[in-house]
Amino acid sequence: MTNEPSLFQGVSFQLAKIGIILAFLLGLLMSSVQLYLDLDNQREELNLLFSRVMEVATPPAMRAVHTLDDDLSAEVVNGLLAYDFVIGVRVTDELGNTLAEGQTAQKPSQTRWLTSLISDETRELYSDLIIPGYGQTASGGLAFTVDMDQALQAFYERSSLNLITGLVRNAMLVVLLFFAFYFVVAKPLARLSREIKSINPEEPGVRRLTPLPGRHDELAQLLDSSNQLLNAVDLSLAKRRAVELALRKSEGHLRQIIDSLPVMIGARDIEGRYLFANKALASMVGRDVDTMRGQDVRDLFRHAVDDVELILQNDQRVIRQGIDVEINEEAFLTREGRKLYLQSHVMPLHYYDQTVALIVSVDITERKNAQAKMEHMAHHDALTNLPNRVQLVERLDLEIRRAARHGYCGAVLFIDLDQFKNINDSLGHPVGDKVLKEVAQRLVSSVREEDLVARLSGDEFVVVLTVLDKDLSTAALRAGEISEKIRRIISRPFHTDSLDLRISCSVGVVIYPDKNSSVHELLRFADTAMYQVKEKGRDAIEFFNEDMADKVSRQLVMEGDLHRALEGKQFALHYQPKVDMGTGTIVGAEALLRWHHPTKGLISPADFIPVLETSGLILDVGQWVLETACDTLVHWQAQGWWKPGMRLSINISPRQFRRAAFADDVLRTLKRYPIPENSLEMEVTEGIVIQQVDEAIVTMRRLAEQGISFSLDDFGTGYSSISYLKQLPVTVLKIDQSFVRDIVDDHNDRVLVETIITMGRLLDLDVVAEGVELEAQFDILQRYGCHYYQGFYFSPGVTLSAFDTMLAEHTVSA
Ligand SMILES: Nc1nc2c(ncn2[C@@H]2O[C@@H]3COP(=O)(O)O[C@H]4[C@@H](O)[C@H](n5cnc6c(=O)[nH]c(N)nc65)O[C@@H]4COP(=O)(O)O[C@H]3[C@H]2O)c(=O)[nH]1
Repeated sequence: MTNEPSLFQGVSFQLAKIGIILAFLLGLLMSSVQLYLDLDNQREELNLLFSRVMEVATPPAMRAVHTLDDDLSAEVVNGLLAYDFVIGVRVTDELGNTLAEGQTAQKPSQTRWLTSLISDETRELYSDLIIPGYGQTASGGLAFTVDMDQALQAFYERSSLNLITGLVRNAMLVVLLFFAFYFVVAKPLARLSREIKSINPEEPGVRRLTPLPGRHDELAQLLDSSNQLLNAVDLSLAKRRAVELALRKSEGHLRQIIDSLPVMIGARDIEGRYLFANKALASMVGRDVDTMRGQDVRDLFRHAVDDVELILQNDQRVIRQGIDVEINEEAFLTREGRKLYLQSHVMPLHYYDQTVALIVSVDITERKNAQAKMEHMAHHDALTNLPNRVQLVERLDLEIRRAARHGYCGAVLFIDLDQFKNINDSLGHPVGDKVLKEVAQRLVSSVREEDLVARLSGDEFVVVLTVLDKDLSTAALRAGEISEKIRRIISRPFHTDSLDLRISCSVGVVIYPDKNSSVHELLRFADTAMYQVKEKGRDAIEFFNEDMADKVSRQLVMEGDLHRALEGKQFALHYQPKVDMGTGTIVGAEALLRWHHPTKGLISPADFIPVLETSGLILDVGQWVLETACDTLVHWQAQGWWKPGMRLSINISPRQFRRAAFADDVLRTLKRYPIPENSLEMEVTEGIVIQQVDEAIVTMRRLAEQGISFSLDDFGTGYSSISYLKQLPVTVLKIDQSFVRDIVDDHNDRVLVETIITMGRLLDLDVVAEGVELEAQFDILQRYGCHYYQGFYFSPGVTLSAFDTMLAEHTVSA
């Protein structure tokens, strides 16, 4: 910023200076011309003067010459010397002799140097003296010398006066001009400059330049224009501020939005430097938003990603080729050492004067972890963390193919804990779970790492022994040894909080690869072998053999046939009456499934129900049984044979009952059939309810609310305990026919049956005895106070038409 100029720097002084120089030069020029002209005039005037002086002096001089009068001559000389400028005079006769002469000294003068420049210093004048009447011959002569400096004195005086007055005039003019300029231009200009200087450029509209009153000149115009300019600038500044404010606001909003987004947003230039980053991105790399600008991705990500150069290459590709790049997954290590997984979209962005890479990243860690967890859960058993059936099938499939390719044998061990239910029932599920976990650990520790231990369900485990031997019998031998080792390890006592438990296991073994058997076939073979152990009395090892293979293949064939049975209407329901022991009246019936095989004839439910169970077909067939039973009930009521209090029971299999939608499906079906109230009963085995008592109670209660009653089938064969029996909404206990069969001869069975009947009474439950074939059996049961019975003694299960007849007759006789 320049300071205010001093008086000598001011425009007025500058102008005055220029004025003086110009006036001086101009004065000099004008004076020179004037002097020159004056000098010319002066010369002419001097010539004239000298002529006149000569004319005046000539007559006396002639007289003096004529008379040769010396005195007169001297008078003439003296007369001429009286002139200032005459410094020498001489009068001569006709012979040239001096009659008189005189001289004066040159006066001292300061202008002599000047005179010598413009003229001769002295000038000689001479005139012949011719006396009239004496011819033309001169009688003498008059001469005088002029001092030109003296002659020019008047000229000098006049000229110097002119020069001085000219200079004074010019000087005065300059001074006046100086003041005029100062007041008219310089002062207002200085004020203008001061006022302009005092204007705040941020607020140009606050102050205005003071106008010059009464003036309409250029300066006033300049002030006016300046004020107008200030107004315009102020207005445009205000507009700009408003726009900036709006911009800042919208930028702030945008920033807020970008910062509040759960995604990470950032932009990098081609060198990998951050131009901006939102909050999520900054906090991920442990910075704040402001310090992210200018950070190099190499510095930020060096320890966070595997290959930071890859990120740069990607950016460069996006920027140079103008393409979008999707990075589905990239791992990132935070400063705290947390591993994140990001999914990023990199796209080109025109940012000011360059193209940069805009990166939008989503944290997919949770999704990825959830996926991994789900994957783990899908392949692992939640309780023991062992691989589950899904993983077993996948791995076993791989193992079988590998074994076939490399020509070696492995083995599949199907392990089922013996009477594990007892532990669950008597000691509770937490203890049962502990045992299962311990079993899992023992199994894992008793095989090699490359072997596989999986939990199928409940108390079923499978061990795959890989790479046993190239020779089948050696492999079998080794599989037997390992199985034996497992059996022994499992049978070691389990230490729980209060007691030591012992549990045995049944192991079924199958060697693979075997005749191109699939995974499912192999598992089924091992399962079959394991069942063989169970049938023989548990706690042993059994190898799958040809007989078992036959049984399995028969089952497979049956499964195929059963698939077609429902469509082929090969199923039918038979009905076995339930009879009141006291009155002998029919109080209901049990619906029994029959399968009329097109070639093999009638097949026993005992044979095909397990196949329906394992294949899952029981769900469709069970639904068919329910619908057919409902049809029958509607039919009997329509015939008037069905009396209040009578019940038709259907058997419900474990797989049917455990389905989550079981109750819903049943209730939906019942809505379609107008069956008599409280006429339907469901027979469930203890095994069904005992495994998941709480869920079973919920299902049973929902159905009981809709008038369906429940009977516990095969009662006495399981682990019936009064405690859970009290909780279950069961109204009937059915004594298993195996106890009834020997009731006459076997004291133990009699005691058991009597206990069941007493238990039923105490719990206010009806007791039905199954499989009553003989009068003796009937009598004993009647004596013990059993309420109802079923059995060949009264009638086996019969067709619907046969039962119709029975009901009709019964109704008539009643
Ligand atoms: N020795 C002898 N046997 C008698 C006597 N009275 C009845 N039985 C037979 O004993 C079985 C009684 O049925 P369960 O215990 O529920 O046992 C049934 C039941 O568990 C199952 N079952 C039958 N029908 C169905 C069904 O519709 N669904 C389901 N899930 N299972 C069914 O098949 C099992 C066998 O059924 P069935 O072969 O019909 O055999 C029936 C019946 O015919 C008798 O005095 N002496």
